[in-house]
Amino acid sequence: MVNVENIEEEFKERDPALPRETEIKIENLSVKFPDKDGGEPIVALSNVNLEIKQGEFISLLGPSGCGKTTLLRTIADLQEKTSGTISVRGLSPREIRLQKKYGIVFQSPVLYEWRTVRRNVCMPMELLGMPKKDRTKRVTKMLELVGLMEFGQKYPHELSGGMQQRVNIARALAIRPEILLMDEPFSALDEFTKEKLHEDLLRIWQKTNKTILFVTHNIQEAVYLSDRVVVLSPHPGRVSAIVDIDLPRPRPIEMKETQEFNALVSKVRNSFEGV
Ligand SMILES: Nc1ncnc2c1ncn2[C@@H]1O[C@H](COP(=O)(O)OP(=O)(O)OP(=O)(O)O)[C@@H](O)[C@H]1O
Repeated sequence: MVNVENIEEEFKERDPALPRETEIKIENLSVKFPDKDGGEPIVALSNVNLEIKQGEFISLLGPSGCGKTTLLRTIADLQEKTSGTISVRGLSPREIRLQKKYGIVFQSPVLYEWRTVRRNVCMPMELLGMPKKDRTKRVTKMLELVGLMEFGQKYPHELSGGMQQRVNIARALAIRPEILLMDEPFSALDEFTKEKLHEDLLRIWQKTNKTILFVTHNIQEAVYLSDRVVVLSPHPGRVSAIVDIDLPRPRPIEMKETQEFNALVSKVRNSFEGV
């Protein structure tokens, strides 16, 4: 059950000096899909090994069809694996999903048109049977976090795409997930809105100390946001490189014009195989 008393604790920033626990461990993971025409199965992921630490910001980067979404969905327990293991805090993805430890944000915000912004953010807490007083307090906190305090009584169609995606993020965070899984959340947005949301997401991440797995096919976006970029290559989908992004934080937008940033972008680009 969500404990509203712990809201402040949730927003305590992590001490960077503390060692990080392993959050997600993936070993020899393969996922195959049957071929519709009865041919050889499609190998979406082949022998993926990856260890993610608590509080890390990891991007899964690669071209269309390399298995990014499949990897995210398998971790989220929305897709069956064919072989290998995934352990999340020592438990299975299913156990973690049932414990409501995942917050999921997809590319298009799936908002209820007939519900106000406040009531959209409230929805998962209602489903969990959280008392009204606690829900109200938490919705306010979440809207404050994503900068939408003035828009609580609006309906989704009255908001821009960027604002809708903020509501989506607030809703995903409402039930205090430990791990945020984001599948190309900003790819449909214009560059200006995307840059603003990048800054906001980093601020929220810093403040809430979540582990974030972020799917993208945009190299600059992955480098700007992440601690590490996991490069996936297609046919079959596999990890072809893991690049440490040792740029200091906080990262102002102007960092994208520095030599260090561009060197990392080139390093990531050069690590693709078979594209
Ligand atoms: N439900 C499915 N049934 C059959 N094949 C699938 C299914 N889902 C994914 N695939 C195949 O698995 C491979 C990986 O797909 P996936 O969607 O994970 O890639 P992706 O990197 O996320 O691509 P995109 O960037 O286009 O979303 C592709 O060849 C895709 O066609």
